[in-house]
Amino acid sequence: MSAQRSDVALADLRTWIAEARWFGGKGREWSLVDVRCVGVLPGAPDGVRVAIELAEVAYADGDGSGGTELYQLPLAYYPEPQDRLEHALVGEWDDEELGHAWVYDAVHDRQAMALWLKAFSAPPPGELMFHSLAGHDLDLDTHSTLFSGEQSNSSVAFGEDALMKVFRKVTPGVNPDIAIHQVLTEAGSTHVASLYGWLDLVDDETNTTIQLAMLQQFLRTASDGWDLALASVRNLYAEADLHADEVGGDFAGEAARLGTALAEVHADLAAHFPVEQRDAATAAGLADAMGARLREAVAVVPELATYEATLRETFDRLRTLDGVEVQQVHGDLHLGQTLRTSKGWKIVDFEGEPAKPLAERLKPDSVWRDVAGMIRSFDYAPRVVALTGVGTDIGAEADQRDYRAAEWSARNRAAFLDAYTTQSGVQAAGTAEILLDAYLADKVVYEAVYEARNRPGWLSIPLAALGGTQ
Ligand SMILES: Nc1ncnc2c1ncn2[C@@H]1O[C@H](COP(=O)(O)OP(=O)(O)O)[C@@H](O)[C@H]1O
Ligand SMILES: O=P(O)(O)O[C@H]1O[C@H](CO)[C@@H](O[C@H]2O[C@H](CO)[C@@H](O)[C@H](O)[C@H]2O)[C@H](O)[C@H]1O
Repeated sequence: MSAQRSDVALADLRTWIAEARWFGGKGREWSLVDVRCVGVLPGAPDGVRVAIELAEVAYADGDGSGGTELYQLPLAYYPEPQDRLEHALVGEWDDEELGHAWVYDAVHDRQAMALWLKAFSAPPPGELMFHSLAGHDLDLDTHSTLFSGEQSNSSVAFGEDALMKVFRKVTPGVNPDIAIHQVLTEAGSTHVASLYGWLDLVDDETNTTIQLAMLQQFLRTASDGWDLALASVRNLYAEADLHADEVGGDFAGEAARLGTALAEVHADLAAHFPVEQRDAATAAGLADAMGARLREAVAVVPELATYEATLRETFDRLRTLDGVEVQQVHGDLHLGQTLRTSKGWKIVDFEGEPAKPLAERLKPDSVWRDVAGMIRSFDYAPRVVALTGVGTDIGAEADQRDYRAAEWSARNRAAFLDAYTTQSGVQAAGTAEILLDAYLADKVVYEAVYEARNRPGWLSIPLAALGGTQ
């Protein structure tokens, strides 16, 4: 289903992709090699096309994925401009089939999203394969709303019934978010939103399956863990002559419940995906991989060079281990991936780090990667409040505030770690300490690159953690 694109269409699509939050190629030199339509949703009015297209992006600097990436573009083509969608206009160009068309990002378009939802409840024939799990009747009368905020993908809520995540960077093969949600849903885990369905594309061009979207339970009573943590920090700053355990918004109880929830999720994952005890060579391989990631990171963030020797020492301590136990983990856990609901903590987004190739994200890993990810978030929260200034002008002097910020991080880290180790039965000493230190260091290195590329104003956060300053 490939059509020749005009230069106008390609230029508009390139501009739009470059500015999208979900585009992972920011800061790199890239070109738009191809955009092809891979499926059309049935049921659109005459003259309108609701399509799914794949954009192939090639990087000048290459990388582990062979230098190209595929991005999913759900598009809605209309014969007239749509005032209601002005903010989501991708461009206007001549289309072979429709003539002159106004083209919009379909995730903003309620009419287009209604066709997607309908396809989950009555899967149409064709290359787009909509799957549903038994046990939930979708509410087809709901309106769609695109979630705003910073995201690697696009999430669309259908009333308070379902949430659809449209994956933006897609790769042939199994998407861990779908696979893990399916396993945890079928295992009856209380710490994830139930999986309702998913969308596969059987791609003729590559003769592979690409997983394009996931439909899951909408968590109605959810509060974002990151927002709750920031509120707690602000509360502390407002009362900076009090300790973290004395202010109303103390987070330690929640941090502990998060530790317990993570241990329970790890136990469910271990029961349903094989757990492997890897030998010393794997521990050395881990040190090599973290070292290689550091080398690449220094090229992107030269400020990391100051800390390179210390970071290498931390990674090299992995070489003293007899082995590493690995299993399926979350892979990119932070407070923004947690939701506090009236029924306890839920963990979302099991896709792993968006920057990693899919094959790597599916590999089993140590549970300490997830523990480290969450601990880094406890370090981020007070630094973000201090950096963005909101709530810092009340009460506290700067040095008092910094002291309290360090106290907030340490208190919540301890509560989280204590609950995690109690629930899982592992000791946070010896081998575990070496692993945790290495994963913490590796995460900081990852964050430095992530911030340099996406939020340069926040690069000081991982760098301050390396420098040991608040
Ligand atoms: N099942 C759900 N119900 C309600 N909100 C959710 C649900 N899953 C995720 N969210 C919200 O959507 C946001 C984006 O989800 P996430 O899976 O992290 O997407 P991304 O892959 O784009 O980072 C989360 O921060 C959370 O606030
Ligand atoms: O949620 P994503 O899968 O898109 O994860 C990416 O973005 C995160 C930021 O949104 C980033 O997390 C970093 O910033 C958080 C605060 O915004 C902080 O809580 C995390 O500890 C920190 O790592 C994540 O690393 C990145 O993969």
